[in-house]
Amino acid sequence: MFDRIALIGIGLIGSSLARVIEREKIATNVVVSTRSEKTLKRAEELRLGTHYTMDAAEAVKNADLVIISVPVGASGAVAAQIAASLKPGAIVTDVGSTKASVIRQMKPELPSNVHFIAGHPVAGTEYSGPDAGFASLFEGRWCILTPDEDTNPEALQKLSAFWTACGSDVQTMDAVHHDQVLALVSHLPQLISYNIVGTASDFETVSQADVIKYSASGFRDFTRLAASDPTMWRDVCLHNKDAILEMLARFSEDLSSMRASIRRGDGDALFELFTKTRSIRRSIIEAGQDVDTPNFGRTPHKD
Ligand SMILES: NC(=O)C1=CN([C@@H]2O[C@H](COP(=O)(O)OP(=O)(O)OC[C@H]3O[C@@H](n4cnc5c(N)ncnc54)[C@H](O)[C@@H]3O)[C@@H](O)[C@H]2O)C=CC1
Ligand SMILES: O=C(O)C(=O)Cc1ccc(O)cc1
Repeated sequence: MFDRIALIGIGLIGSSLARVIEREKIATNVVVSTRSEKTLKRAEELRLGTHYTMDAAEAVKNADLVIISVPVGASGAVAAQIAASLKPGAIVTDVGSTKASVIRQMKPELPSNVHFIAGHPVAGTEYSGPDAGFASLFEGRWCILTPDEDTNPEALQKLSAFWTACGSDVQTMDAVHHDQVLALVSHLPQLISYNIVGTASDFETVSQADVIKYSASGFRDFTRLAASDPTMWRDVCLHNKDAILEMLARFSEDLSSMRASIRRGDGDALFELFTKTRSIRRSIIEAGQDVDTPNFGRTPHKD
């Protein structure tokens, strides 16, 4: 599909891409680049690529596809670093969890003779680094691409075909819309997790031992998300600020209303809310997304 792919950043997402590119024979040459010597050495031990360099500009030379998999706050700096070395006609993309800010940072840095299309595979785990990746990460998961009015249709088609080969279902979306949707379904749950685990750790009358010993599966799910990479999530918060603040405001309002229902002893209001939310979960299951298996969130299975 491609002669040469450059992977800039080789953590969970970059290394999962490296593994699926190898498994599906998507490229002949895979150049791996990262800024830390230790990570690059580990990537080499894991045989994640065919070439390795700490110089991102060197890595992108002659690459047909360049995939930037770094925390979203670093996208602009990486784009500036590679700009002068990109091959004319190359496709440049990213995998960041926020899109409008990444486009704002990267687009002005890149030359007009390359095709830049931002993207986001909606697939991940709480682990990070090159050891954490696996080839099936993107299988049956959405990959959202956010082309704009300047996007070349052929380049978009090629990038879509790449993600399809990685196992994803591709959806195109406006970047601002992406950021609003993801603020609700991904960023807000992540922040609720940080908050609830933080609340539990600050509680004076409940010991840490009790928290661990009696934690029901609901709390354990929050601790999983709260174990995610702090740099990545700090950057998401700083780079999707408006949409996240809006979702947090709505969430706080609804939480206050629930609190008032409990204080007033308004069982009917509580029952009505809990019935409504239960039907939402059931409609997700009916849509083919089985929430009781590790495949939750994956797109419906197609025979
Ligand atoms: N972890 C997840 O579940 C998901 C993450 N993403 C997005 O993918 C991107 C990468 O995330 P992960 O692979 O999970 O992170 P990671 O922490 O596993 O790997 C990050 C990589 O970026 C490099 N890096 C870090 N800071 C850098 C900087 N300032 N300049 C240049 N390189 C730098 C690191 O050396 C490493 O190679 C992020 O933008 C994140 O928002 C998207 C979907 C899921
Ligand atoms: O581990 C989980 O449950 C996730 O939700 C992973 C994840 C994190 C960030 C993204 O932008 C997309 C997916």
